[in-house]
Amino acid sequence: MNIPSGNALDSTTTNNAATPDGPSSYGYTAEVARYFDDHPCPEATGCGRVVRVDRNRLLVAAADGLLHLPYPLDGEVAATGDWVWLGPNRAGDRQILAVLPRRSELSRKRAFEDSSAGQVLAANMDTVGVVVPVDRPLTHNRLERTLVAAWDSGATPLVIITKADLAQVADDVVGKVILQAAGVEVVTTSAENGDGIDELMAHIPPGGTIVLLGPSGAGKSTLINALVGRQVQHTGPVRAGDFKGKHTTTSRELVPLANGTVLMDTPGVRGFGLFDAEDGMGEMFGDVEELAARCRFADCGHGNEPGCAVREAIEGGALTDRRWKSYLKMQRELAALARRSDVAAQRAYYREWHQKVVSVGKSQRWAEREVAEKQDRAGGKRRRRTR
Ligand SMILES: Nc1nc2c(ncn2[C@@H]2O[C@H](COP(=O)(O)OP(=O)(O)OP(=O)(O)O)[C@@H](O)[C@H]2O)c(=O)[nH]1
Ligand SMILES: [Zn+2]
Repeated sequence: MNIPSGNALDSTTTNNAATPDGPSSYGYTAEVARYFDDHPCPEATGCGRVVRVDRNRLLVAAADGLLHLPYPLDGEVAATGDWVWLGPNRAGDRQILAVLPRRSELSRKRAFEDSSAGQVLAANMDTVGVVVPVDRPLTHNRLERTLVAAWDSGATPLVIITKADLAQVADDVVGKVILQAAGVEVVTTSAENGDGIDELMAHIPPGGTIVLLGPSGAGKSTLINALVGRQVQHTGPVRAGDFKGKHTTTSRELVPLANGTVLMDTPGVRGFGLFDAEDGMGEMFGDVEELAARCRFADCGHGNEPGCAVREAIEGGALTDRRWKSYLKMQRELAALARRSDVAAQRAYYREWHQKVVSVGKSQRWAEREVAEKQDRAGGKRRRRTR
């Protein structure tokens, strides 16, 4: 049976998937619906998203609410954020029939093992927020390494500066962050006084999923609480399988926000970049660059050219399609950023963020800059996102 996408998430429900705990609260957008259409599962009666992975079971948002379901039968590994097809098993109980291919993933690559054997920590994030606090000096290369890990995941990185209310130490750090961020978008926030929170939300695509990475004490929990507000305490009743009588309370790792954004609060993922992204850009995608260098033509577009080592590697399974796409995405975005980062633009960019940070301080300077900023805004001179 085929599920018409977008309007009927589960044929067992006549209600149009409006359950607060249904997939539509967990990032099920029109785009995701198309993605399900592209990966049909004939036996499926509905779809869902993995909200949390437990030792024995998965918490899944289905059209009729949150369910505890066993792991997929065929041994497929599911991760928080996965999109799944649901349907009855032989006994008639609801079961995960298939896990859709991930469009992005963070995986912990194990030493001495094939990298494909890495443990997937989070799936299908749109934005990876790289959290940088201003209350400590930037560690050499850490930001770059974390950004590369973010690019490698297939999602789009966003640098989130935290604790900008500590203005006396902020200026220096923000300037360095902007330089190290190599043009990746930067937002400056303070959970303390609420500055920059709306702007941060505006950087996440509608219905998009964001995960935060950063060192201990960077302010991730505080930021999450600011984003979630009261909702973080909210936990709904959960049914085990289809046994409607069984109710348990649970915490979630995917947290739906009121505006449709999904926050991924996965403890195992938080410090991720710090342990896994030991290497710089070249190292991280070194294998891909090596492959590209082996193509017969130096200017190979990796399309239909004869002797294309990249295409061969993808077809032979040595290079995953997702990883190749991540690489292309990073190249594309960095190229676009390089185009706009002539010296003048860089200075303006720096000045704007510098001003922002100063403006969240509580000094006389703050008052003056705030006025200047407001005038700028009124003049329509604010930098606009280019995407
Ligand atoms: N001044 C100021 N302090 C903040 C802000 N955000 C967080 N802090 C403080 O920074 C400290 C660490 O914040 P957390 O949110 O616990 O940091 P974390 O990144 O979640 O840390 P881990 O849980 O160890 O990963 C706490 O003492 C917070 O009160 C902020 O916007 N301004
Ligand atoms: Zn090629």
